[in-house]
Amino acid sequence: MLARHQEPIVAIATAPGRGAVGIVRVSGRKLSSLIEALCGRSLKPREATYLPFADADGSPIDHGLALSFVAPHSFTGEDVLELQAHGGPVVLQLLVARCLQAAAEMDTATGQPRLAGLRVAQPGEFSERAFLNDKIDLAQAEAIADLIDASTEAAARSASRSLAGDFSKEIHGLRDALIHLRMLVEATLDFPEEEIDFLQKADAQGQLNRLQTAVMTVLGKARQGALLREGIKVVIAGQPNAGKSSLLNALAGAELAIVTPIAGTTRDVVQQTIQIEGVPLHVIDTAGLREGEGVDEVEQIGIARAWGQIENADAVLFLHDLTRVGQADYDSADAEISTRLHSRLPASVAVIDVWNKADAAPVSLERTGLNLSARTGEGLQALRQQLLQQAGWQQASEGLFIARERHVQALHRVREHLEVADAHLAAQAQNLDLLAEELRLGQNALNEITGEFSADDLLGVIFSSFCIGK
Ligand SMILES: Nc1nc2c(c(=O)[nH]1)N(C=O)[C@@H](CNc1ccc(C(=O)N[C@@H](CCC(=O)O)C(=O)O)cc1)CN2
Ligand SMILES: Nc1nc2c(ncn2[C@@H]2O[C@H](COP(=O)(O)OP(=O)(O)OP(=O)(O)O)[C@@H](O)[C@H]2O)c(=O)[nH]1
Ligand SMILES: [K+]
Repeated sequence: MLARHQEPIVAIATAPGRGAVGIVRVSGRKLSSLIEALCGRSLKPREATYLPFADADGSPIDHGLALSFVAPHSFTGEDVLELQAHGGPVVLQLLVARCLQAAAEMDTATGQPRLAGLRVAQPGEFSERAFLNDKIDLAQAEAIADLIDASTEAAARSASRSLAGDFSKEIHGLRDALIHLRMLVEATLDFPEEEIDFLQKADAQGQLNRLQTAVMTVLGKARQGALLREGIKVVIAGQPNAGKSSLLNALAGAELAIVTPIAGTTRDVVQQTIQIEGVPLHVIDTAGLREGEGVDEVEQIGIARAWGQIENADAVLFLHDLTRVGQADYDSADAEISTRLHSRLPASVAVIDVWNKADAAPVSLERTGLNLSARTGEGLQALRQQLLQQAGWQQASEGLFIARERHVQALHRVREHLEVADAHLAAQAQNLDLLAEELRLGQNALNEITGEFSADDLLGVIFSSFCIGK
């Protein structure tokens, strides 16, 4: 019985649907016998060979290119066979079926199946093999998925840098400095009489502080990278008719939400992802917030949903209608919403006051803050910049790499362990064991990022979110 990670796997590697070319990929320990059956000959490694693909009885499936990689010089680190055929779903399904069938055939030379245990791969399993065979680390494997999922050019280029190992190199740099410090402390533990002298001479304090600074730098970059991947959620809120749908449409450059002069038009949540300088912003238009008579049941539900969205926002655009500002009932309703917004949101979530319909308002009415016109587009650029600032985007010019919230959290933990270590070091002599322990925990947190130290269930969560055949 083979363990799951040792079983040979097959899958369609290309996207579902039709395409000029489609690829079926097999990975396993030793594919020579399978190749013999499928291709009728052996293949020269890493050289495309044009061949007929056919069923066991000779019925044609396609003509295509066969490409073999021999372990360990392949994507997965195992033997890999690619059948590059015409990209139709039926052709590719037939090829997968043919692979499974040929694998089960007896090889007369050995009296064994050609490739015992071949099965269809689960999502992410090829990348998981590459990880398990040390071809890539966990951060690089995640970068493959992020490259495929990238929704902006900046995200794609950053994912490509992480895949190339830029992020991992930063983590390894931190790890090496941490290991050096650990060795120093652990060595000192063996010579208790001289420990303080020893640590002072080696400038342990200086080393630790430089490491802390370096961690903060990487954490800052990882935050930017995570922002590129995840984006932020921006909710547009305000009274009916303030122009929320108009603002969403203006930001998106498309007519997504229904705009009418009738108050209470938007009842359901409309969401659109836009990008500003490559940062994805998930912008959400909500039902106008109001109370009292004339609000029917549907609108009521819409308003409840609006509050639900607001409570999950990273930033709220509180939209005001400049043509109505100054009217007593309008102002009191705005004041009520404002109170409620601030009481429901944590302090970390910004509420940005935006004064809309500047084109129709008397100049004297314009407010300090963001005056804009969703109709003419005036002021939109300033709003975009404010949103980027709110997201924490620091126009990183070069060398950005993609990162995930998981990495940011791990770096936070590294920072915390180093802070405690710093306190122990300052307290000196009696706490050296505790100091050593904090450094060890800090190193574990770093290793989680690259996957050198991680729970099996974490791996399962990460790889199962990949697309099929990856
Ligand atoms: N046709 C095809 N294109 C593809 C892939 C693939 O599997 N098949 N990839 C799959 O995702 C990506 C490329 N990734 C790859 C990574 C490593 C190796 C490889 O053969 N590595 C060997 C040799 C390296 C070398 O020659 O320098 C090795 O690491 O030893 C191949 C593809 C994108 N394009
Ligand atoms: N003059 C002017 N009118 C605007 C502007 N923005 C929106 N409007 C008008 O205001 C009215 C309401 O716009 P919507 O975008 O539907 O407002 P809303 O806040 O989504 O409204 P609800 O769906 O009722 O919550 C429409 O007639 C828009 O054309 C603007 O910048 N200037
Ligand atoms: K609307």
